[in-house]
Amino acid sequence: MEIKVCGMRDPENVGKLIREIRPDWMGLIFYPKSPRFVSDGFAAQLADVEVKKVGVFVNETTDEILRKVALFGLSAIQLHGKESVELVEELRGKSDVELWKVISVKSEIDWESLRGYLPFVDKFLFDTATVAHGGSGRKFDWTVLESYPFDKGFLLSGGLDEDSAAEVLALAAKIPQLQGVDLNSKFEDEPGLKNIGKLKIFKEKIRP
Ligand SMILES: O=C(O)c1ccccc1N[C@@H]1O[C@H](COP(=O)(O)O)[C@@H](O)[C@H]1O
Repeated sequence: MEIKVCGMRDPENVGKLIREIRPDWMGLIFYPKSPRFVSDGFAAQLADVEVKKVGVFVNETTDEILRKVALFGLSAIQLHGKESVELVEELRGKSDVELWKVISVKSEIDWESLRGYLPFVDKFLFDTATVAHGGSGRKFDWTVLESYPFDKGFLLSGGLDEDSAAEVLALAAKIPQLQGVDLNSKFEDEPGLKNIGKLKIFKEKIRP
């Protein structure tokens, strides 16, 4: 089970995360309205940080996304808005980093509406629908994923907390395409500042 820790923006906290948790992925939020937003200046602080970085974008232009990929040395692009299949196809043609399309879940999921993304994305990521686009700290009804019809892997997101591990493992036993989890606001002392102790507890439960 892969672990992504999202919304890092404090250099000391990043250092502790890498030393003590060693997540598979570290997420950086490039959505200006988020309390976890990081500006260009943060790139210099991450120069020696050895972890795969994911940039989180909301309805951003391809030029700006590609600029951030180069500046931050991103390994993946997480598209967390209403990005069209056409935009994702354009990005696929211009970049060889991983592309993750976020699907914001209200209740039911229209699986056919995802089909067009399949040739261009490396993963889907399912998160709870919210007006702020992400970081809501709220779970959706995960049972809707039990009818997931594709082979493509996906990450689970939205309000995961220290107590979510058993439920995630039970879901992964039913749905092998569930490759990993995205941990964010429920592991914070304040927006952008992760509680390493809580992350440790979760990691021990999910990878016993
Ligand atoms: O965290 C944010 O502030 C944020 C803002 C805009 C888009 C995405 C954002 N974060 C992503 O939200 C999900 C779920 O987070 P949470 O666990 O519910 O707090 C996660 O994928 C983050 O990458």
